[in-house]
Amino acid sequence: KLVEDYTQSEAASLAQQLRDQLADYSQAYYTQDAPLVEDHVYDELYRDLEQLEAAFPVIVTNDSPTQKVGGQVLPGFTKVTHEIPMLSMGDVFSEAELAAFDQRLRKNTATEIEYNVELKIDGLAIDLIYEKGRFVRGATRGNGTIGEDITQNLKTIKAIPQKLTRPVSIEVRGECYMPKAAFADLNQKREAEGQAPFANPRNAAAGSLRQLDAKVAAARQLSAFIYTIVTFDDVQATTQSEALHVLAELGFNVNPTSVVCQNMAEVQAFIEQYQGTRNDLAYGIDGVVLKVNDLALQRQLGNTVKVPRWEIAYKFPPEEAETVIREIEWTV
Ligand SMILES: CC(C)(C)c1nc(N2CCN(c3ncccn3)CC2)c2cc(C(N)=O)c(N)nc2n1
Repeated sequence: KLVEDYTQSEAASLAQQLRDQLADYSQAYYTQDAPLVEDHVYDELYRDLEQLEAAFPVIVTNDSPTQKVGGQVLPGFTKVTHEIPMLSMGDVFSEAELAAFDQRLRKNTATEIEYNVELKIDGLAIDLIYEKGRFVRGATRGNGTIGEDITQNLKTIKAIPQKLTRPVSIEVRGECYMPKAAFADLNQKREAEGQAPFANPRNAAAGSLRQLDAKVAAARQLSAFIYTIVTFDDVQATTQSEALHVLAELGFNVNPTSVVCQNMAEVQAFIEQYQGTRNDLAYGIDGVVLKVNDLALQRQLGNTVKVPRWEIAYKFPPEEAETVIREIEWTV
């Protein structure tokens, strides 16, 4: 049938069917790493939806995938206040300091502490608010209390769901990053256009999220991993590792590499394993993050003014060796 042959109500219900199907397909593509359909199938359905919405503008919904790329260029970003501050993170640079961190915590509790250990994604922190399962506001960390509303730019990131698998109201936080391949593409284009290349993927991601024109941000192939639930209005979790499973079930993109370690010996093993393989990852990491896995114990240990007592980042030595090699390649 041609688009013109539909009544408005037929068009509206067909459009919603298409939106649900496209949401399932993109969710599978971005979270389970297992595409359900070929890209061209997704593209054809997307074009059908665009044609229906163009013929019947009244049927467009704000969570339609066609609305992901922002309309007007913003004059600036409005400020937002993080009701629950986005804390920063203590960091250590040696195993000895890491052992001291564990000892300090265990001073308060005799038993060994179970940690959830995660890769430390080298991007920038973002805060996402969902109401009844729909993405309503996204913001930068800013100074931890005041950030910038970058909802329009975050809507263009395919890995950030517009709609969750359950209609829950929840605030989550994660890391927005630019995959290494996207970073290389972008810098090649910038060199070709005589523009200065970005120094590293983190700067490129930050620069992309600061774009007032969402169409520019949309072209930057950004992604994101979500790593924490801030408010648990409608969801339950007693450990950090459980919280990550809940986030994945809700449709968030969660980094697949995190491990529950029963003690520091297991933490060391994880560090050794990932310190060496970071070059193989599709995204930049600058260390690992240890979090006391039990959320009640986290609350008991509390936070200092700026950092949680129950979490530490172990930073890897910078990769300048690789950069030097790249420069040599470059001159050759
Ligand atoms: C929610 C908590 C506080 C436990 C937390 N905070 C994080 N960060 C805080 C400091 N941040 C920050 N950023 C700029 C300036 C100061 N601090 C940047 C994010 C985390 C960052 C990563 C990551 N990068 O992969 C991660 N897997 N888990 C995190 N967890």
